[in-house]
Amino acid sequence: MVMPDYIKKSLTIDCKAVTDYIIERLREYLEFSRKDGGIVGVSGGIDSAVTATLLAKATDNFFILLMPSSSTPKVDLEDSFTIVKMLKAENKYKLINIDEIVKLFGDNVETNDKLILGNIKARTRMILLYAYAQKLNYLVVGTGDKSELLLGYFTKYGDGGVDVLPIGDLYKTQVRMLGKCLGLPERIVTKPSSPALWEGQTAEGELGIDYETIDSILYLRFDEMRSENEISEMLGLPLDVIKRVDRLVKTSQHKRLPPEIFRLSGRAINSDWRFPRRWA
Ligand SMILES: Nc1ncnc2c1ncn2[C@@H]1O[C@H](COP(=O)(O)OP(=O)(O)OC[C@H]2O[C@@H]([n+]3cccc(C(=O)O)c3)[C@H](O)[C@@H]2O)[C@@H](O)[C@H]1O
Ligand SMILES: Nc1ncnc2c1ncn2[C@@H]1O[C@H](COP(=O)(O)OP(=O)(O)OP(=O)(O)O)[C@@H](O)[C@H]1O
Ligand SMILES: [Mg+2]
Repeated sequence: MVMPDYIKKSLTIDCKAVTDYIIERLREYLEFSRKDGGIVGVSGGIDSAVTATLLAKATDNFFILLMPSSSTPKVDLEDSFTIVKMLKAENKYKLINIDEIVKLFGDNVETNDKLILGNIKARTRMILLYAYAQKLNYLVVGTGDKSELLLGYFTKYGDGGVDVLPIGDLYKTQVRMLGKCLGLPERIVTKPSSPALWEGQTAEGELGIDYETIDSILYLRFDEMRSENEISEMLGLPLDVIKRVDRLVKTSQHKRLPPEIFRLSGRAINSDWRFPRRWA
């Protein structure tokens, strides 16, 4: 589906204002957390390209990990190197092939299941990012966007295991817009999203819905609080499709929250006890 003009208008961003805001918040967050900088995994996809570019604008203290596996398309690694060059990060990156590590995990789990192995890939990357972050006294900067976060389209404690999510309030279609404004290469801006956890995997293929449709539904449902029936009529889509998106958002809530703690005392420690950030 092509996104209707009225939704496109609502989702149009002021690139400069958004860029300035995220840069400011990143700097502020680094200061409050008393960390010297940030580390990010760059895959060749739009989310990590935009996130790395914003991080590099926020601070000179950034580091990039390129962590290809056998299911990483060759163009993705090429595009990752383009980002490294673009950000003048020739001395601030490391290339680590994760196949050996993933194989060891897979052998010990005794599985060939592509989803289980795919999630192991995402979690292996998370472990490497955290190890480097600690070595450098940096934060792990996540790349999740609003569409993926709402749908739960990420690996829990894998690419979802991060310290801060600078583009987490931008829908996928808005991230592409921002990438274009930031002057990222056309091939990265227009590349179909893919976790690349197995060969041939694409986000839209696995989800069964394209991102223009997903973002239209998410916007109407969760920003405008429209009913499923209303959205189905407005977009001319079967009610089933709206319900599927709604279900994905609801069933993935556990991925967006800290783990449930069964309350025995007066207050729940992970929700009621919030310190001002400067104490943390
Ligand atoms: N109600 C509940 N309360 C608490 N925990 C719950 C739960 N239901 C499941 N869980 C836990 O969650 C686990 C399932 O979640 P998870 O391990 O994430 O696995 P799952 O959601 O099955 O798979 C991850 C999905 O994200 C996609 N992905 C992954 C990585 C990157 C990207 C990308 O866009 O780049 C996309 C991937 O293609 C796949 O479709 C269960 O095994 C269980 O441990
Ligand atoms: N080969 C890789 N090397 C380094 N980091 C990776 C690699 N593959 C995935 N990641 C990390 O996992 C994140 C999640 O992947 P995801 O596919 O959602 O993002 P993306 O590739 O940047 O953009 P898109 O969602 O459009 O494909 C990436 O943004 C990146 O931080
Ligand atoms: Mg990707």
